Amino acid sequence: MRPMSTPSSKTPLSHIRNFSIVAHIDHGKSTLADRLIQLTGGLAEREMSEQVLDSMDIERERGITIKAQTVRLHYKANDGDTYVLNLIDTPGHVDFAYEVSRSLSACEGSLLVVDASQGVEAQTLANVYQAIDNNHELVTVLNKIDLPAAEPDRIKEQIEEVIGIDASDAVLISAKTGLGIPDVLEAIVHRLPAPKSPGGEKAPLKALLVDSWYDTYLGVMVLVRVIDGVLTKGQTIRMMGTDAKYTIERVGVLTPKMVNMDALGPGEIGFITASIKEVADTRVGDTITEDKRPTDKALPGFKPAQPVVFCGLFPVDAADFEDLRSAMGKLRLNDASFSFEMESSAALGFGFRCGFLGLLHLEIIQERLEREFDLDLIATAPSVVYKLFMTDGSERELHNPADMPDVVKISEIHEPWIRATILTPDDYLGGILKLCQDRRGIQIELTYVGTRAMLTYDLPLNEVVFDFYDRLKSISKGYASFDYQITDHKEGNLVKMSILVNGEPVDALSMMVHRMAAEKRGREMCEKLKELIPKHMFKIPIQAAIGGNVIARETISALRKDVTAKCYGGDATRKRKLLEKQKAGKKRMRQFGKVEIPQEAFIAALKMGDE
Ligand SMILES: Nc1nc2c(ncn2[C@@H]2O[C@H](COP(=O)(O)OP(=O)(O)OP(=O)(O)O)[C@@H](O)[C@H]2O)c(=O)[nH]1
Repeated sequence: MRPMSTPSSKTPLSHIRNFSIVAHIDHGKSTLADRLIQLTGGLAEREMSEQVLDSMDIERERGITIKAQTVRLHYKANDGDTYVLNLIDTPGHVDFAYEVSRSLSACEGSLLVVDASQGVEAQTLANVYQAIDNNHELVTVLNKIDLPAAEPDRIKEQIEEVIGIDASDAVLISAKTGLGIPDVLEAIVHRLPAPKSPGGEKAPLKALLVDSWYDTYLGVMVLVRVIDGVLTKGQTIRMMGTDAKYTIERVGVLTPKMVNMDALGPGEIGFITASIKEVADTRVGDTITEDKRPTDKALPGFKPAQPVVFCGLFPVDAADFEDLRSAMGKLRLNDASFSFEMESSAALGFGFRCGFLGLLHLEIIQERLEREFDLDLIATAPSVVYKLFMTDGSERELHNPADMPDVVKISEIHEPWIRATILTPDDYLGGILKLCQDRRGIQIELTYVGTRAMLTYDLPLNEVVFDFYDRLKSISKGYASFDYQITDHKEGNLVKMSILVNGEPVDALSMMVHRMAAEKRGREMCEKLKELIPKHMFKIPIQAAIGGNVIARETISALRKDVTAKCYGGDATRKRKLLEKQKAGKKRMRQFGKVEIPQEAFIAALKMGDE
């Protein structure tokens, strides 16, 4: 996007409102944001054909918001004054909870959007608590009141009961039809506070680095919230965390189009560019100040987002290795929370060990690599980060079960635990309790919100990363909602389970399991692999082992006839087609010793049922 140039002056604090929208997924956050932009004239009607804030393709396809975006709106209120409203969009998925928190820290208030036909869900709770933790004022907005199933009065009571906030003055809207949107704008102006600036305009510059991303034309763009002082073009700034100096080239706002400005004053949110080479050079949460007249105290900042799930990504065709490296480099330009380093596997050759914020993040990156960069990849089993306490007193992190040191050198293995909140209609409670119990969960609380059960469970992350969410959705026919946060690391009775195919260990299939669950897992894994690995000309034993002990075994019987023999007589085209089909199938196969294992085996084998 090329910026347009519009001169603009600084807005007085009293006429600025900085706010976010917090909601459970699908409750209508993006639709409402689009309506607000539309009503305040941010974009022409024809530009509104698609949801504006969800700008990445995959986000749009999956209908979820990943990267926080911001937009500045001008609103002429009923009191006759014009206000600047800065809306910071927040991601809606648990994997990106960290980004939600930092976006919230740049504003003073939030619209709490709740679907009036669904009511409070797990992410409503998680997100609203984050807003409360950031001292936000809240305006409750009940959306989708056009639906016959909407029950605004009941949902108001539910919000008061569950969240403990006053919902009597909730704004009733339909983001779809546009009903009630002007009331939302009035509520933003009159019920959310103006930003504060302790030092004011004359004080040394103090601004929060909220986010950064890479723009093809302008390079690294940095989203900032000014606390004190003024950010101007040409100013030399210093990032207090990294101590790097830059000269500001451009100051502007997003409407959501880029609009250049001369300056950004206290309370304002906008972007700067300053010949910063990489997104990785900017630290989200850092304090930006003026080099020649610095502020004496930096803002508290945030801890960087830590990857919590790791997996190996390998090119199916070894010749694609360099392309994979360059594609990952490009993705990382805009996603500092995705990490990768080279890895070699005896079975899979050269590839990368990658770190992600969660499973969805993993899937998104894998999908983008395959789709945008046309790469065929093999992904190995996701693993969480284990802490190993060694007998010699040292401590190390284990990101890859294949790197597990000799067990005699380990005194304790600690694994990450999460606290999960699950909301579900009563009917599915039994199945969900069993699922949590089977996954080594510890029940903390069970309460009721009307006919919905609210469950709090502590669970090992290792048991959640594979298919917990899929299982939860299928048990509850899609009605249960789920949110979690990582709490701590706890000691676990964990062992490394190896998988041997035709007598050879396949390092990419090894995994950490709880000893009590090892046998069951091993059996399931062997059964699954038996289904997934095609028959060969010889018998193939599949074994699961801990150390030297085989705990489960299956055998794939030998192929009796050539497949092509099935084709009658000399139908050459048929035969050729079949061979081509086999060849295409082979693209995603890997040779392990004498055995070919299809790509699906690596992930699917780990998605095992709990029946
Ligand atoms: N009937 C009705 N449907 C609505 C309304 N608002 C939004 N929707 C629909 O609800 C679905 C979800 O809306 P979104 O705005 O994408 O939800 P979201 O909360 O932004 O979702 P994420 O971006 O994934 O967090 C879409 O199919 C919308 O068309 C409304 O007022 N009435």
